[in-house]
Amino acid sequence: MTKGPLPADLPRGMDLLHTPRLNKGTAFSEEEREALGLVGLLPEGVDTEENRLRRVMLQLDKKSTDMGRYIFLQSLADNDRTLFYKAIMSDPVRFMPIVYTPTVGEACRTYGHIMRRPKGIYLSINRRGRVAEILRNWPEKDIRFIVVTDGERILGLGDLGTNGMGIPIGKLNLYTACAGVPPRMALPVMIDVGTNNEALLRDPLYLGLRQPRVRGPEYDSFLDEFVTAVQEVFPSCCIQFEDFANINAVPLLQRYRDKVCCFNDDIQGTAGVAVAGILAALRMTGKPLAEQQFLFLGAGSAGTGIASLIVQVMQQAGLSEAEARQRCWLFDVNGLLVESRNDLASFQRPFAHAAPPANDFVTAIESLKPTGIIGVSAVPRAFNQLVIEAMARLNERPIIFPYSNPTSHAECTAEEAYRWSEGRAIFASGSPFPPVRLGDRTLIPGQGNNVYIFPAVGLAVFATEATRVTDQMFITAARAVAAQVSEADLAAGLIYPPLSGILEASIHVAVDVARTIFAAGLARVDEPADLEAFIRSRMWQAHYRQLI
Ligand SMILES: O=C([O-])CC(=O)C(=O)O
Ligand SMILES: [Mg+2]
Repeated sequence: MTKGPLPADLPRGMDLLHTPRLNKGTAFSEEEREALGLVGLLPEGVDTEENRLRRVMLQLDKKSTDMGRYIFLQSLADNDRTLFYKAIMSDPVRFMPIVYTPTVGEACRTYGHIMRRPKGIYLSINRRGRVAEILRNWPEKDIRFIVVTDGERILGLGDLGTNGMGIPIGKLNLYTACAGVPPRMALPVMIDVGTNNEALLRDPLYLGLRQPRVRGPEYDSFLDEFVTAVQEVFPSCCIQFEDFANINAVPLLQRYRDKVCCFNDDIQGTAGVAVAGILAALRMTGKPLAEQQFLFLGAGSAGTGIASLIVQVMQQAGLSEAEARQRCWLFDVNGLLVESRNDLASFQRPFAHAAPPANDFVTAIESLKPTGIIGVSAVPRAFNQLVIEAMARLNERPIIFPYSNPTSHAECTAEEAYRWSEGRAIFASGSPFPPVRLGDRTLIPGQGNNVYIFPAVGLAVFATEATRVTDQMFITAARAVAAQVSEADLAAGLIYPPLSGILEASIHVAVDVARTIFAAGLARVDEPADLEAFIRSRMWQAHYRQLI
């Protein structure tokens, strides 16, 4: 137990048992029970934190599906937040796929069916003009992180309307579980402008606005109102834009990135994790970055975000911008991004090359000879046998990154990538795959998930009270993640640090990112002599506090 000052607003009795941030249930001590009006509201037995964790694990073992475990864990968070975090932090490898992708995707599909208690703020466009007032309804006043979505592109699942609220909740769970960001300072936000998902509009249990999505100037001015209201109500808050459709994600980031503390995780976080994977893969092959050639399947905000970060990292490796761009090629539903195409959005234009059109992915591979292919298309199984075999013909160690989420939308499975490349692929996917047996070898697929990047960047932003989030912070984070991969991991084919040690890995990444923040003059606190000790001192821990 840790001691701290008694909160002035400490509730008593049943109210205390119903306050998840303070509730310890059967772990309240005899003294606390007497002082706080809890006698008789609990059985006589006084539990330890460990005993309560053991009870959680026993109950989880009785659930037969990951959805059942997801619902159980979210209810636990509604009841005893400390125990929820203690549980998921006790075994990130086991619990990450439940509180986050892939299970969170399934949860979002049916969120209106499984919802118990609301968590976070719902901002309906029908309440325009009142956003600041609504944000003030949130009970916490020192909010440092908002993850906000409008539900239009939830993972690779598309428009899930307000059911997408599972994503901001899940991402913020990871900020705390994987980087110790205090949960009290995190706020999930759902912007409800309607949905174009017909099935949801017909579902009697759907909880969002029953109208088609509002677009255009009305949408833009509502988002403006939101960003402005956050500055007013929570002045130290960083806004993470998440799972917006491309048509909004790119302009939103462009509009606000230099004005307020914000970033887009699907653009910048995904880019950071991809660059980390590439840098680690090159440690494995010993080849220079400047000689790599990447072909993307998918040219949305994730694809262009990754490509743009790769271009910046290649420039830091000595290439000119034009040379670096020549090493990043994008391919979407209408084929290769080439200058003659007239269907490209302005954010895609910089990645269109002076080259003949091509609308067959394998042909594009054969002519461009990429060293790596990166899947951000949400098209399941698009990296088929012909694709993987073509990559394996061209490269001793082909880089194959099917990044689309959840697992059902990955461009290929780990098993397929390994089998069709005779075990030579350097593989990482966005959602996890189990180990693969190939002959007498067991290959362990890497998970190139944003969880390696955004919680650590978040911890650094939180500790330094950074005023802006820059691309350089994601490059620093990517380098730091790649540096955490041990020689033994590389020898085993792993290009990301083991998820089991995510908390310590995040701290190391956060220290480097914090250094970048201080160097750029973006911190609002004085630079401490011992940066790591300072970062650690700012972290929240999943332990019960002694309340009296
Ligand atoms: O959540 C993840 O794992 C990656 C991500 O942001 C997405 O796919 O939208
Ligand atoms: Mg996302």
